[in-house]
Amino acid sequence: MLPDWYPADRHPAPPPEPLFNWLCHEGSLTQRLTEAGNRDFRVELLQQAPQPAREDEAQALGLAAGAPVWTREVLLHTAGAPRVYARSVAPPSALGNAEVALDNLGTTSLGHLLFRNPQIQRGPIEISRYPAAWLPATWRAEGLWARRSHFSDGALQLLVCEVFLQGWPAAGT
Ligand SMILES: C=C(O[C@@H]1C=C(C(=O)O)C=C[C@H]1O)C(=O)O
Repeated sequence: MLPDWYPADRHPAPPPEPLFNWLCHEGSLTQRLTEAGNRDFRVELLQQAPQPAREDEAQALGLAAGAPVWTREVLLHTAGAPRVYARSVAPPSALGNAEVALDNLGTTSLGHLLFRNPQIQRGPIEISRYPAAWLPATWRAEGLWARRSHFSDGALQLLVCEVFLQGWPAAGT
């Protein structure tokens, strides 16, 4: 099942607040998660390795389905638990000058790299429900909401997808 990725402001039935506000947040999610937590934000690296692009990723990046892409999957923890699963992909030929920095990120947030470089621009945010089967087994749930956007500085072409795990955002965040 391929989710229909919708422009955030035109989803047929937008999710409730505060989730919709988080999905459309144009700043750094790392920064917002840090502020919403108990000074306990951290990145848990699940894997970072070349993988075949999923069909929706290949379509968004203009690649053939299954083309190899640089892939990074993390859990973003704050307020005592994992709150966001994120999967970022890029064509190996489109890592640009960020290649070394990306390969050496480890548990440093990708956001620090993307938001400190004014050359890197973010495209429109799209939102969708996220297929449970695409999530790591521990975090699988039906109907979770996700957002994705494209970061580019011309050479870099990076698709970042963030899935809000059950129970987040908490009310009042
Ligand atoms: C793009 C950002 O970076 C976050 C950090 C990520 C990582 O370290 O892999 C992935 C997705 C983002 O939620 C951000 O902070 O907004």
